[in-house]
Amino acid sequence: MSDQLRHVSELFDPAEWEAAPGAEDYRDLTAHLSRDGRIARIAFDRPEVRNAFRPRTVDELFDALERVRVDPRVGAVLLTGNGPSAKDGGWAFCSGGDQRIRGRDGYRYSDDEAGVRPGAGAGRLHILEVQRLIRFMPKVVIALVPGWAAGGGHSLNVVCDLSIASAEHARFKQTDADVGSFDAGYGSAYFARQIGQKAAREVFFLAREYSAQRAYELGAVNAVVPHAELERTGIEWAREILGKSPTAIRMLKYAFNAVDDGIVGQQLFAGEATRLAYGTEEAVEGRDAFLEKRDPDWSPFPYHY
Ligand SMILES: CC(C)(COP(=O)(O)OP(=O)(O)OC[C@H]1O[C@@H](n2cnc3c(N)ncnc32)[C@H](O)[C@@H]1OP(=O)(O)O)[C@@H](O)C(=O)NCCC(=O)NCCSC(=O)c1cc(O)c2ccccc2c1O
Repeated sequence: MSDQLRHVSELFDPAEWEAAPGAEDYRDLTAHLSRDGRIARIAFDRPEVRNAFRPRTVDELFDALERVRVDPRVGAVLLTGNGPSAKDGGWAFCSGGDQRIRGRDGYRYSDDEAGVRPGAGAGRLHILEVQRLIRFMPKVVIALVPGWAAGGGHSLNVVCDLSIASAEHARFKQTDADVGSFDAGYGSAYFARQIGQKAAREVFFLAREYSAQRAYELGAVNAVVPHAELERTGIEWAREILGKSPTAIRMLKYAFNAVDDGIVGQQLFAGEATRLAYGTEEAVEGRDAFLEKRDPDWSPFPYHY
């Protein structure tokens, strides 16, 4: 049995998964594909620090998500946290940036890494790049929250398309203002779009802990399920989504995004509209006329209304 299958998480079912390509190089994550290659499971794997991320974690997460983004077989992604912590039995989705390595210019690579990775001498805030990757990926990303979602981990839950929380262990807390940080993009402004201005301001300004049930009532998660059923439920939801038209899902995700994402949102939606247009006889006529050095004949194509 490979390292990626031996011990992953108490909730992980090895019968469902095989190691994803590239996963053997990850230290801070595990990454798997379902045996039919249609679902990805990507999990933070630093349970002893409540799955806090350091720059290396973020690099690995970006790599794992990018591989999934360009894999035409994958239609749904489960993002979760492995656990529990061997230290104290605590569960976490993700507790945000690792505060031990936060510098004055962002989160710092270790000295060893800084010596060998290009550009790694500077502090990083590139979890924001991961947020955009999740947001712009033409596939559904489901957060499975088995424990704490705090700080930047809270924001990752916000940016995922759907969220399912463990009834027993999921806890939410937006600690940014406690530690002198602020995710002023999706983590807060989009969160307010999700759950409403008053509630979002309360979550940030008071930074109180709230339960899975309260998250459900606020609209910050879609479902609360028994802890033992969290991953099973995530797989069921993913399978249901895989039963839908990939084009419809992609267009819907970009339609939901567009209203909050400005011209980038419009660009993504419009790019997919262009792809659909390329499939028409009308667009084929435009291309062929150019290649054949003649005027296009648009006469067969009506002005639809
Ligand atoms: C998450 C908690 C509420 C859990 O509390 P609990 O009591 O269950 O557990 P402990 O506190 O005892 O934690 C166990 C163990 O883990 C260590 N740990 C937990 N979280 C972190 C962390 N984020 N960094 C480092 N270490 C962590 C903890 O020290 C314990 O270790 P021991 O050695 O003592 O056993 C609670 O842990 C908690 O509040 N954690 C901190 C949450 C937090 O403030 N996160 C950072 C927010 S800022 C952020 O994430 C962020 C990152 C970015 O990259 C950004 C980029 C751009 C804009 C904004 C960004 C941003 O806001």
